Amino acid sequence: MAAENKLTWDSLPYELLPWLREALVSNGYESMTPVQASVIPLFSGNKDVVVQAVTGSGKTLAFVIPVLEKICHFLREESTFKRGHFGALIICPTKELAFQIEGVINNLVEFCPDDSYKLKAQAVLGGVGTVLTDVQNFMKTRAQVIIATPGRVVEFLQHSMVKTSSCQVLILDEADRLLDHNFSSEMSLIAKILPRQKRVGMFSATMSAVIDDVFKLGMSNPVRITVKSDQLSKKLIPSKLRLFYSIVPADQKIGLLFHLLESYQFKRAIVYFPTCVCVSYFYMLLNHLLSCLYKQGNDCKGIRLHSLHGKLQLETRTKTLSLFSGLSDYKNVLLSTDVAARGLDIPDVDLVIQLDPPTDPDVFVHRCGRAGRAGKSGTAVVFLTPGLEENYVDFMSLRKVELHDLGNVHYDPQRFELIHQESRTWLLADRARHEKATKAFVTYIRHYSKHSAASIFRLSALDYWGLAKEFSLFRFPKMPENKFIHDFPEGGFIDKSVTFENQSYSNAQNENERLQEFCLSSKTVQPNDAILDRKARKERNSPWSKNAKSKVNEKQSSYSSKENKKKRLLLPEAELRETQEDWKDLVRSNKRQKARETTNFFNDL
Ligand SMILES: Nc1ncnc2c1ncn2[C@@H]1O[C@H](COP(=O)(O)OP(=O)(O)OP(=O)(O)O)[C@@H](O)[C@H]1O
Repeated sequence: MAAENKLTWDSLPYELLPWLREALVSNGYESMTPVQASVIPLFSGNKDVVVQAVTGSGKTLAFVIPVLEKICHFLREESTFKRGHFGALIICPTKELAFQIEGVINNLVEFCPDDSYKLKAQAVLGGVGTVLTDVQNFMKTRAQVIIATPGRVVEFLQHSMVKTSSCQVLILDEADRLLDHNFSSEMSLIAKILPRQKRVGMFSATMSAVIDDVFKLGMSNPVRITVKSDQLSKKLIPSKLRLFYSIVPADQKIGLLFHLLESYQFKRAIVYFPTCVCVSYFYMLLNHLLSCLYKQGNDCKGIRLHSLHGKLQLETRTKTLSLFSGLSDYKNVLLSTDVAARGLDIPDVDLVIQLDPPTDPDVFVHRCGRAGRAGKSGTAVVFLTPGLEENYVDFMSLRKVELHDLGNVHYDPQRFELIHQESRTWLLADRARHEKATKAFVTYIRHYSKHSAASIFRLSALDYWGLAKEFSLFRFPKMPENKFIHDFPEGGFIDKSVTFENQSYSNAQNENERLQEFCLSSKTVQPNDAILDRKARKERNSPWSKNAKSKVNEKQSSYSSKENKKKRLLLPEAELRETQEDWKDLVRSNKRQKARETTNFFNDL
């Protein structure tokens, strides 16, 4: 943390518990950060607080210190919490963040003298064991501080063995996220379950709409504390974090990404993708490209990729994060969804690259804030495609986030073409890869439709051809958005030289199944011809506008030319089914999405 204007722990208006002071100094926190200096006296002095302070400014300790102090004061008077009772509840949106807060607390409570009281924290997280195991652990450990994600904690608090009446403090870390519509029902329930007499603290780097919600959580006359990086310019971004944008056509994004990763000197970088499938697809593709480029003598030897998203097992996620943040001579690059956008404090992340801006402009601030933390320098770059997306710069400027032009980046266009060629060869080697690319593309389009700044991010203005090249697609999937694609190719085939029937799986079992299915359907397709022919004639004679509305006619729209209809009739059943597969995926993913949105939004990140 910057050394200027040191605010020592002794400058607090009261004396910290001696063991806590020692713990702080031993952990390297020799003085307070501005947010800690502003919050600790008020929150410890029984005021509710709503705190907005830039990313990496030390908000975690600003609530952890008062929480530990309150628990200690209680224990001093009562000597223990009754069985099933706890003293503080800290809620945060992701498991990674919960583990991080638990780590900060554990590092401090180690210094608590054994002969007085044993302080303990317990994480209660969705997707980890069951609520019953959480309760059993809690009864055993008798943890006084619970750190939880919103879904699981409701079940935990409602369990008959868990008593909430001693809870004195409620903390919402990343409060604006916790109070948005995804968690509103859980948060209202929690407010009802917990006792009215408690202190509430809300913390985040962005606090757009939170203030209206404070009363729902039973805050009484809260103090609003805002700590900006520079009080004069009212900057929402840490002072040593440089923000850039680069106007780059979609088909050149991967090339530019490689160029930046090779040419920038960094220790750790995070590259954000919009969806889980995009992360997992580009992780495979980029790893392949890295090895190709390395063989061709390019400067990418020292780059090591990692992938993180909410559909990975928790164990894998934890392992990935520890590999990414551990000691290493490599330039470590984490490809991630927004599961790593908020709160994560990974040492020495000095570069953040966003291939696309996030759907929520507040998340932009959080993503960038993974670099340039605690007074260190950092760089964040966002790619914007030419056209409407260029307006994002002014849009963010109105929100007091200033982006600067990265300027001309000198790269070799031949190299970009080489990257495309390599991607195509890699994709053609396995049918499963193209299927994955297609899924990633579909989820990308779905995600794009969710941008809150709808006037800037319009599906109708997307460069679908460029995007298809970015994803190395040979064929556009069947989607309603195809109506926006100019010169939509017959059957969606972008590259007519690729024969889809000949594209095989590298996995022998999958390939055998495909071939068997193909043979079977080739034999049985004859009797269906008459039916298909009748259907096609009927569809041909009905107006297109009507056709476009129904799912049946969705199938037809990409075969609208006479020639293609013929082609469709000639396709075996398996191939016909495949043309509809993307649509089915889409419907399935929509259903899952709805279900997820009502349960736990963050599992999808
Ligand atoms: N008093 C202090 N002295 C030195 N370093 C500190 C101090 N307080 C916090 N830090 C360090 O600053 C970094 C950022 O802290 P923290 O994660 O709490 O930031 P934050 O404000 O919660 O960020 P975000 O908004 O991204 O969640 C951490 O590495 C932490 O160890």
